[in-house]
Amino acid sequence: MSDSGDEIPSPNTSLSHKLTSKTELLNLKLYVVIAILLAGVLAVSLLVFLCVRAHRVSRRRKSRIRVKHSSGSIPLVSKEIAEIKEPRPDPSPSPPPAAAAAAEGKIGNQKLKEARPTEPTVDVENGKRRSGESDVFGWGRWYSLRELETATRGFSPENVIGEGGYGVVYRGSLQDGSVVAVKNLLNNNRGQAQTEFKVEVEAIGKVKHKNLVGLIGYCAEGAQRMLVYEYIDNGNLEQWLHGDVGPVSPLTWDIRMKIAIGTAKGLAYLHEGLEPKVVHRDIKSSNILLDRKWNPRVSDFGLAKLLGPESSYVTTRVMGTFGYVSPEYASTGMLNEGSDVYSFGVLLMEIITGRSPIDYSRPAGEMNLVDWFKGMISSRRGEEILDPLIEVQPPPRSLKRALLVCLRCIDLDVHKRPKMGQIVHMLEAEDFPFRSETRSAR
Ligand SMILES: Nc1ncnc2c1ncn2[C@@H]1O[C@H](COP(=O)(O)OP(=O)(O)OP(=O)(O)O)[C@@H](O)[C@H]1O
Repeated sequence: MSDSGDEIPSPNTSLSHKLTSKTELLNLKLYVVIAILLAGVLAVSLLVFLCVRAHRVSRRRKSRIRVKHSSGSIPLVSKEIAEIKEPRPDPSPSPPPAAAAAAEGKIGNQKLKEARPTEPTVDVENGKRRSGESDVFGWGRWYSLRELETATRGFSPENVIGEGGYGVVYRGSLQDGSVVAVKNLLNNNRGQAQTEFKVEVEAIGKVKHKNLVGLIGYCAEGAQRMLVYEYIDNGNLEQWLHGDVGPVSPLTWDIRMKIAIGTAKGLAYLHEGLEPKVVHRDIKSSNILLDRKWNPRVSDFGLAKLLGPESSYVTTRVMGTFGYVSPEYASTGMLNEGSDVYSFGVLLMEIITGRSPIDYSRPAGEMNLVDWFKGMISSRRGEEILDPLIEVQPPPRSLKRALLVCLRCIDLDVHKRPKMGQIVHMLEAEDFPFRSETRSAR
């Protein structure tokens, strides 16, 4: 101990002195500053913890949805179909055929990704939509089985419009008063029907064009798979060409050309306005639906597959209809849009002549429309091939134009066939350059 009387401060006294001494920070005492700092650190840690937790929860939810769809019946993205992108706007003042085709159609402004948040969530176990989930999504809506049952009066036979390779088509009246066509897909080959269903739903739903039948929704409950389309109210082209219409066909030459051009525009959109492009694969007269103003709407994309950037696609089975299928597709299974062009050529022949592509009731040399047609043209009997049910003869130039388009479409060399966009121009052009006319002009 010292005699000076000076007290040596104990460590405790010195610490408490430091803590109570004022700091330069707003003249606050040191313990206050420390308390503020601790509180700050605590608050930040709490915030970080909450963020991490929220992120984890959202990731878990997303992955649950993905699993649901991968094991269930409605995929978010079909494996066979890539995203359909909106066609890029063409800055040039006069758009090329593809851009013109694209301009007439709309891919719903919705890309797949954008459609996801509102995609209906379906309970895989029983196929039912979860209550509270939205039934309206990017390109259409989800219909419950009960809704469609009511619309078609219990799928009654009176509401049957027809039956195709994929199932029965019913006419349905929805509660809002709108009329739809409900395609009830076959269940006897569920694996295949389901695949086709996914393909159709993913691909077709987003494709909108005035000459294509729009898919407006679907139903998937339990084993049921249904597609809901716009209802087109004037039958199909096959019925009007080959049905009993009396001695004079209501399909005048001009109407027939309107149908041919509209169909070509719809197909040009599928081939040239979409990325990846769509090959229809089953172009035929029963797949051309008509409205009351004879506007054509190409239907039945059940066979359509999307192609990647490569130009061709090999399939194991030929899926078109006899008489319309191109020779190279029939023999090799090699598929590209050139096969559709060939089928369109046959369809155009059918429109001009009123004859079916294959007609066993005709004499041997006339059963096959393409062979007969070629023979008639090469023996310069083009005027004789017109459908006798057309009352008023078309202008020779117009007939010649249509015949020439037919011949170019059925060229055996797929690379020499025109593109659908070019066909639209050829059929529409008033001054289509015929060889004879060009020669005489020279
Ligand atoms: N959206 C629709 N509006 C009105 N009628 C339709 C619609 N879709 C199909 N139809 C009609 O339903 C019937 C069956 O059509 P579907 O497309 O199932 O078969 P298809 O074209 O006759 O044969 P395939 O399945 O071999 O192509 C046809 O008469 C067709 O005209």
